[in-house]
Amino acid sequence: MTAGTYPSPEPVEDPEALRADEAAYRDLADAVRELLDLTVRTRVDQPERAAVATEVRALSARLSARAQDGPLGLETTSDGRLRDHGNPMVGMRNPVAPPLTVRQTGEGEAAADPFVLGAAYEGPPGHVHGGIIASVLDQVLGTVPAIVGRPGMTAYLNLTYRRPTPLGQVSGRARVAGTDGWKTTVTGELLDADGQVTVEAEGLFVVPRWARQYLGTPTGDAGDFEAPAEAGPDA
Ligand SMILES: CCCCCCCCCCCC(=O)SCCNC(=O)CCNC(=O)[C@H](O)C(C)(C)COP(=O)(O)OP(=O)(O)OC[C@H]1O[C@@H](n2cnc3c(N)ncnc32)[C@H](O)[C@@H]1OP(=O)(O)O
Repeated sequence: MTAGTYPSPEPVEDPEALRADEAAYRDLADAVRELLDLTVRTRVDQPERAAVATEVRALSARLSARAQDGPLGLETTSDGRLRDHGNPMVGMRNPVAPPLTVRQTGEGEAAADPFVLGAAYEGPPGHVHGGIIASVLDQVLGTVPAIVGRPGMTAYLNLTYRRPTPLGQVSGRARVAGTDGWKTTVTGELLDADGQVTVEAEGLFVVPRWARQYLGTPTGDAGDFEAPAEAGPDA
């Protein structure tokens, strides 16, 4: 396993051109997401479905004219940002992503703004699939260690499904519950459209050994690091 960080194959020196380029990727993902939703819900007749399938295959052939062999990894752009555009929860280029927007809401806290989980995410009739909920909460909780400077892999994610989550608008929130060296414990919740907590989560996020040299020596206080060149005590 590597850090999975690559220079973007499409360096853009002009910030406006970069924004336009990204907007076009986002628009394509939005359009395909709409297609996904309607593929689940359509009731058009069989010949029409067959005709649409032929057209969709033709569109895929156009995109394959120039496509990356493997996944996107974590790209660094020419203006110095990190892009995780393939991420299935937040990725700008991924139509599987609802998508979530996770932002910092306070010190050691993050929240996913209200977003919609529709028919493509159904588990129990009319309700959100439990595995999708786990993915959402993994992302929301996993953002917290990153914002306190200790981005980690999920070591465990414990979920308590308190009540079924209706399809439709949901949101999430999370915060640091404890830190211990390279380990950050995070708690969080998924909320339905009425603001009721439907699922509670606790996760442990660990900075992998291979990544510790990039983060410096951890202390007991979140976000408090020595010089980044210094490797951790057991790196
Ligand atoms: C732009 C950025 C975007 C940032 C936003 C990113 C959000 C992304 C959210 C999605 C995140 C994912 O899905 S991540 C993908 C799913 N997760 C994975 O695939 C992880 C697979 N597991 C691993 O790679 C590894 O087991 C690690 C990294 C978790 C730990 O391995 P390691 O690095 O070798 O370290 P190791 O010595 O084993 O463990 C370190 C310490 O953690 C403890 N520890 C390890 N695992 C556990 C565990 N399950 N339960 C309790 N404790 C544990 C150990 O006892 C030890 O404690 P002590 O002795 O030091 O006290």
